[in-house]
Amino acid sequence: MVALGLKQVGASYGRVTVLSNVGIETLKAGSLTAVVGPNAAGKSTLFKRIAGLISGPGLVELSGSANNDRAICYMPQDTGANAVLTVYESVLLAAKQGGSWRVHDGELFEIDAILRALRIEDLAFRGLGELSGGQRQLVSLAQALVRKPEVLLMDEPTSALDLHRQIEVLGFVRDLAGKTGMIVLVALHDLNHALRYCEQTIVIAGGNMVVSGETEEVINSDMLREIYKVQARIETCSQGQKFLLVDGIAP
Ligand SMILES: Nc1ncnc2c1ncn2[C@@H]1O[C@H](COP(=O)(O)OP(=O)(O)OP(=O)(O)O)[C@@H](O)[C@H]1O
Repeated sequence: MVALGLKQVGASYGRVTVLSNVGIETLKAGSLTAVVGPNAAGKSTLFKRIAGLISGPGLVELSGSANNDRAICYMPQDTGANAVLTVYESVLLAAKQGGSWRVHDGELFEIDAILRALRIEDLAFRGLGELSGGQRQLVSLAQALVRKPEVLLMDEPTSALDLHRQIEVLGFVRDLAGKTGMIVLVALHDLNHALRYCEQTIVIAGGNMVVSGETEEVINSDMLREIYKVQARIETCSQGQKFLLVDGIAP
């Protein structure tokens, strides 16, 4: 089973350091971890650094991987639309990335299954350029999942989705991680999603890791006041689920 650890990980763009000293002991197979923090905190930069898209100090330690070259997949926040391809072609292209160009029946079945699971099979032969923002985000998720990553880095994957789709997608990814052992890190602005779906949470602010640990311990009024400058409370609803309620800007 795969495990991921980070040791004093940092990153710079040119001469400007935007991330330093992020350390996580071990993220276990099948786990979902939220990465939260204010705008420009360094969440996307951390994902790009883990995915090897940018370099920097520290160590990203991946152990137990069956396929190191394709183990980590980064699903970016901006899903730029390549108008030339259809949805199906773009997902097939993602599946073949870094591998042989020969297409097997099994791969086509898998693509069909992913499009069905995300309820976008009707879009298969539409051009990417004709899709809505939410539809593009779902296609981007299909492109990531079809690669069967062992570590999936999802950068605000529900920012363009309606309420129903948000719950559906995060529930689907959580179940998939449980079944396959995939490690998922998900950058989120909606902290209620972190409370509902993620066992662990990492808080980043100003390019530094502020705290990490069990989500219900990490997301609390003090952290929200200090990091987000809001007055907020965590309440337990009648069904036992914790919810974050924001009262306003912190005085
Ligand atoms: N390609 C780049 N070149 C230079 N600076 C960059 C680049 N990408 C990001 N930055 C800077 O790095 C810092 C961290 O950005 P990053 O995108 O990682 O933040 P984030 O936490 O994902 O923010 P958000 O919640 O707004 O998406 C910001 O100050 C940003 O301006």
